[in-house]
Amino acid sequence: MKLQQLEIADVRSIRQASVEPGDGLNLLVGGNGAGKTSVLEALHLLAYGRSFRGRVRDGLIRTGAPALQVFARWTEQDSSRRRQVGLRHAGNEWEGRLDGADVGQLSELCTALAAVTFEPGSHALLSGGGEPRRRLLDWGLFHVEPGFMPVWRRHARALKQRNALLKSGGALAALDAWDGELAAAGELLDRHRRAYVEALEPQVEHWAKELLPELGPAHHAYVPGWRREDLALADALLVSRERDLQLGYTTIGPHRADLQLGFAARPGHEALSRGQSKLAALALLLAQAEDFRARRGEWPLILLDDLASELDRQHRHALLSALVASGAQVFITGTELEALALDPAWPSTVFHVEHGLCGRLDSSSER
Ligand SMILES: Nc1ncnc2c1ncn2[C@@H]1O[C@H](COP(=O)(O)OP(=O)(O)OP(=O)(O)O)[C@@H](O)[C@H]1O
Repeated sequence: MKLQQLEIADVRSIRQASVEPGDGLNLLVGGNGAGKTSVLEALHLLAYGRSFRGRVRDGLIRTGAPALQVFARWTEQDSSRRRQVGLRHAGNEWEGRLDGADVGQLSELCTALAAVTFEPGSHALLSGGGEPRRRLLDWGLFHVEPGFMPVWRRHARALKQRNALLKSGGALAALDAWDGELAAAGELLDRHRRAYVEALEPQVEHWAKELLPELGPAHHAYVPGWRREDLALADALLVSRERDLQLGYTTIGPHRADLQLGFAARPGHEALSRGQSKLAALALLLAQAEDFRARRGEWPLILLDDLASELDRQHRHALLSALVASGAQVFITGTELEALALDPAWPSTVFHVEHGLCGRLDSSSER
């Protein structure tokens, strides 16, 4: 996926910006508060329908503007098909266009443009609760498994209905029916996720070795959210029904699933440092990006926010040389170009960001 044009209007301090990215590394450089992260946020919004810094209505729209607008254009690598997406978001309502036609659901835009984002909050992928890891798995499946979204929706609906019944102390017959539906959808969801985690194994090993060789071989495993080795989900739901009725929500199942990542040199519960957690999170994200490339024939966009303050020089160099070799299109923010310690041979385009304006400085061939 190689973005050729990005237009941003009224995102945080950006009144209007037009960016024509280069094919390799795109470096967004500028002082603190200049608006660099906002450019990545705008791209992330097109790819995920939300920001990585909170809800759209909590500050993403420039103060005083009625709505933000983002537009992106690119050419698909395998088919040479030209694609474009546009989004106007007013906080509570939005309008989206995909290839010139209106879309009814934000997820239609997100299917078209894929991006993997590494930002200061990404360490939560390793150090926080299971939700970001489930989201990571589901994002990958959403893009590489056409049949996944209906299963995900079916499961989410059944869980919502069962929880509503549990909360209201609902009729047992109705609970039986929703247990059946939740178990059927949950088993399917579990199967998709398990197969996906298994398929990711070589990529996780590869990126962990690339970024964290000092921790030894990486291993990861899918944790299903109930004792699947002992019980089918339908039986597990029945067993936990009494407790679920008391608590008013479903305590077991794929909505409690998790992904565990460990390293040979850190057995047991020895904690990773904060920097190692970030690198491990990055390894997971890039493993997913590489799996996307293997199945879809092109890389998603790689967005790396504030890279110089997230990774030390050695890890940064390892990451960037691997990304340059991969051929992915990468967007990196930083306060100083020198701090990124780029190799002059790497194809790169520099944009200077100032007061919410984004101007192209030069490309590596001109430097
Ligand atoms: N809703 C808003 N309307 C106008 N300006 C905003 C809004 N929200 C944030 N800002 C301003 O936009 C800028 C946000 O910029 P952003 O976080 O993208 O900067 P940055 O270049 O990544 O900075 P840093 O290097 O400090 O991380 C800040 O100056 C902030 O005060």
